[in-house]
Amino acid sequence: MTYLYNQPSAFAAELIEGFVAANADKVRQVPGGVVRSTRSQPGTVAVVVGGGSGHYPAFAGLVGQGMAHGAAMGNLFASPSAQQIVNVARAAHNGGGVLLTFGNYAGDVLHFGQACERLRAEGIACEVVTVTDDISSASLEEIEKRRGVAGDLTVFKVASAAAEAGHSLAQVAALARHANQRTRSFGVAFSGCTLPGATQPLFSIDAGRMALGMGIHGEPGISESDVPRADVLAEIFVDNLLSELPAGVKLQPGTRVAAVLNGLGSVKYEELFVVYRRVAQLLREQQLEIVEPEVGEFVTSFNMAGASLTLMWLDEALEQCWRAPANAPAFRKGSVIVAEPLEASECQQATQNAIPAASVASQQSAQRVLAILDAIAVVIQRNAEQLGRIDAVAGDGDHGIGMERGVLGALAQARDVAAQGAGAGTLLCQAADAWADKAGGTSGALWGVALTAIGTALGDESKPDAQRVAEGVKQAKEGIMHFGKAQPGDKTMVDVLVPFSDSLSAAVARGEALPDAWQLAAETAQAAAQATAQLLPKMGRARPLAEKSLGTPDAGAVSLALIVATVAERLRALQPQGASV
Ligand SMILES: Nc1ncnc2c1ncn2[C@@H]1O[C@H](COP(=O)(O)OP(=O)(O)O)[C@@H](O)[C@H]1O
Ligand SMILES: O=C(COP(=O)(O)O)[C@@H](O)CO
Repeated sequence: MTYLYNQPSAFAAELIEGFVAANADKVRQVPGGVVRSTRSQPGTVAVVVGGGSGHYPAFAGLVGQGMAHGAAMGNLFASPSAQQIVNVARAAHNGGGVLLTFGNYAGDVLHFGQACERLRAEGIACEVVTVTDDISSASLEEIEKRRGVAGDLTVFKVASAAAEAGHSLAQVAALARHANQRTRSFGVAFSGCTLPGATQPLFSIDAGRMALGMGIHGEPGISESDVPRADVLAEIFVDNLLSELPAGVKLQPGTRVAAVLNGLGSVKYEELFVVYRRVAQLLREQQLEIVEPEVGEFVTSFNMAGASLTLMWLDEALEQCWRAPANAPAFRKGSVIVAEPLEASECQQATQNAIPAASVASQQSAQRVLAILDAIAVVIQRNAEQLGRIDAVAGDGDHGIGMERGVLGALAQARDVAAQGAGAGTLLCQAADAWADKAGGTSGALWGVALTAIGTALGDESKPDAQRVAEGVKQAKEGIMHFGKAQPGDKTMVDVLVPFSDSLSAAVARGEALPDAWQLAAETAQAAAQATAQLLPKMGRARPLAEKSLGTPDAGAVSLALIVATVAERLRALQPQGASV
């Protein structure tokens, strides 16, 4: 249960305001998140972390001297957008390049990856390091698929200390990867979390039972048991982590290890200390040297009850970074020489994109595209709850609100640029950026890619004909498959997009007018979306809950089918006899 909130939709934005007001000596707000409010050494690497909100102190609480330089902050449990990340990275950049580091989640991977490309295109050197410490989320053979949980803390700390010490971007990235390779976590949960305004927990665990290996958004673990005594839980943690030592680490007297016992949201510090008492005994029984352990909350799962243990196996370089002083709102150690505050004026602002000139025909098309977007917004709002319910069966239940945020952002931007005389291509490209920016998450990134592809194909010159529209949809399909890496059969929106695009191209090639060709393709899409109910998910948040999702269609497939059906209706209404947009 969340007791204190105003509008649930404003929760993520309002918490940033309050967090910054309470920590102004260390952080300041920029579009997309926060950066340090103190001056960093010119020429040093900026470490930019980030992810969804709801995991405090990850990510904003870990920004400050000796820790990260900035944090991109998404909505609750949804990755920030590439635009947010770029804004934060620009503001944090000290001239030495940017390291982007975050937990391994599909939406984060897509948005941070795009942000990295954009920063490089602007001439800012950039590297990406994903954190994959959760040993229960995938086997050793698939170690790259593991989730990032409280290992975020150790990896961010090492990267940040290396940046503070003046290492080059390549060295900082190499140390961060090394820290990740030597960090392992194992967690348990006793109850689900309930997001602001929700009446039900996002997921639940039977009273008196414990989920072993559960993720920080309710992703399933590897097994369940009765809730044990504190000492037994400590033994479960230590046994699991000692059974999977990273390459190059030996369990021998004197081996040095950093230990982090992490509360996942609503377990008391006193309970954590009782558990840590036994964790420390067990590690010492193995004659391991525990270096500067941490007990507290570092990466939470909103108000989920649970805890995790993280071990980072140290060598000299990692130990030096782990022990270095830090002064962030939620993580302090040693004493830093307090840096000078930045002037308010020293903050880079996001720049507005100019509207390129467009032909009259393309401006008229832009008005029709705007009307179509308007209709899509109505349909998505009407179906948001149902899309959320479908997503909650095996995902995190936020598909409806994510799509709603995205389409409303896209519509507002489209209205704005249409009023400034944008052509259809520019209108769609700017709507695409706004969609990705406001929605965040996996589908936000992918809809951004799709609309950009269509907008680029339409351009701002001629009135788009059926061939051009079909080509744009084909490019959207290829773009989504390139970025998301899903194939038909993986139970994603790709299972609708591929038959939809193929059917549209075939009908256009046969000479059908656009409204008719689109209508045929939309019917194919509807059938394909329903058929995803029989598939097992292989991508995204739904993957670990594969069996549970049998019988339910994929949420992203259903929303795509709804959208193309709406476009079909609008095309018929807008142009009873026409053949173009
Ligand atoms: N790799 C991928 N490629 C294409 N579509 C994907 C991929 N991963 C997930 N999806 C789609 O995204 C939908 C989930 O979107 P959403 O709930 O907004 O994202 P998140 O899982 O980040 O919260 C899924 O139902 C699926 O259709
Ligand atoms: O949920 C998060 C990002 O995951 P998505 O892939 O966008 O669902 C976030 O809370 C962790 O950064």
